[in-house]
Amino acid sequence: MKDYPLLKAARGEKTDFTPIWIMRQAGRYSARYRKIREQAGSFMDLCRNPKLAAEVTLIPIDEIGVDAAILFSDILVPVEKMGIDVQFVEGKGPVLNPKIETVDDVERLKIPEPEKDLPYVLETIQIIKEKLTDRPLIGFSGAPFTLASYMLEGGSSKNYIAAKSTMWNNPELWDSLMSKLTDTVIEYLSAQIEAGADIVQIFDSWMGVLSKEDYEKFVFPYTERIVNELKRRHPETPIIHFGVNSSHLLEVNNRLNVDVIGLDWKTEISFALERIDKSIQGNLDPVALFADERTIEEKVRKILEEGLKARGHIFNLGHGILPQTDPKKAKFLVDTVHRISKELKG
Ligand SMILES: Cc1c2[nH]c(c1CCC(=O)O)Cc1[nH]c(c(CCC(=O)O)c1C)Cc1[nH]c(c(CCC(=O)O)c1C)Cc1[nH]c(c(C)c1CCC(=O)O)C2
Repeated sequence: MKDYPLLKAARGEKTDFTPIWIMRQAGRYSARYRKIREQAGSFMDLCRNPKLAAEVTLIPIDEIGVDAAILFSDILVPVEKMGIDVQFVEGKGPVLNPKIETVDDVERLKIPEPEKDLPYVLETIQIIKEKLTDRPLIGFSGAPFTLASYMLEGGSSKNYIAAKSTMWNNPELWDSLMSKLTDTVIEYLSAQIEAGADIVQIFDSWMGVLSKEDYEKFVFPYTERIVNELKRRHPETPIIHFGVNSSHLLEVNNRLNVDVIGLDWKTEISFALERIDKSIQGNLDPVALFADERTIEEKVRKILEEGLKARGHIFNLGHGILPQTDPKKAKFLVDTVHRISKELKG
């Protein structure tokens, strides 16, 4: 088994320092990213270009010194291969066409075969793995609920009216869509692991919009099936589960056979540790990177001290790094996490 600190922390083994990576670490805050993104054409073109996607994946290793790379792609990349057009519209986010409205629409959706339909993702992983020899690579997928919400709403949403009403009013449509997404995610993450991903993160970013009761009934069983099947096929590969605004779901998600639970910045670590016994990931407010260095240091120290009480701790922001962030502050964060955690553990 590989002993990179980030994998050890995921498994709950002792490390000399707290490993850190940052959600959206290869994103628009980096000038190098913006330049390559311009060369590539659209954002989806960049996701489909293994050479450039691999190059972008490795930027934050070099630029800010994080302890893992995360595959450069998007949760909507496999959705496109299910048969739905996905465009990223400036200032609006993703736009999906056509929306899913009927059982027939779901019938028409394909379960992508990664080797055949998403070869560029697997090729990107292979290129990264040739170059990245001293740190792990994180693979990822959206979870069925978050993907279903984009497919039913046709894009980002504020109130999730289409997603929730389908869930309540049309159980047949809901189950067929969620089941197809579940199979899609299992095959997609398995293929990423087989291509070389050392650990995977399941993004159920928007699960927190559901009540505990609805989450348990309409969403949890599908995610549980994904996790159990991945653990059956790839028992050595740690799994991280993450969503924002979901502290009311911690007890439920603790029943998943995952290794790590990601926390957003509003969830106090002590609150989480009363409810879960997994390793934790998080959870600095992304906006804290706009504070002065002394404030960042104070916040980091507090999170690291609390994190020592967890089975294992991977430092991260509580959600993605914002495009306006100064890359120097991101580097300062990584250095500060390394320095203070060594001091606390030393
Ligand atoms: C919900 C979600 C999406 N995508 C993703 C999620 C789950 C994480 C979360 O909760 O934020 C996941 C994602 N998206 C991206 C990654 C790459 C890896 C990483 O660096 O973390 C990952 C892991 C790149 C990206 N995904 C996107 C960008 C920006 C695209 C650009 O270059 O213009 C990047 C770097 C686009 C994206 N992709 C998505 C949205 C809503 C947007 C638009 C956001 C915006 O325009 O501000 C869907």
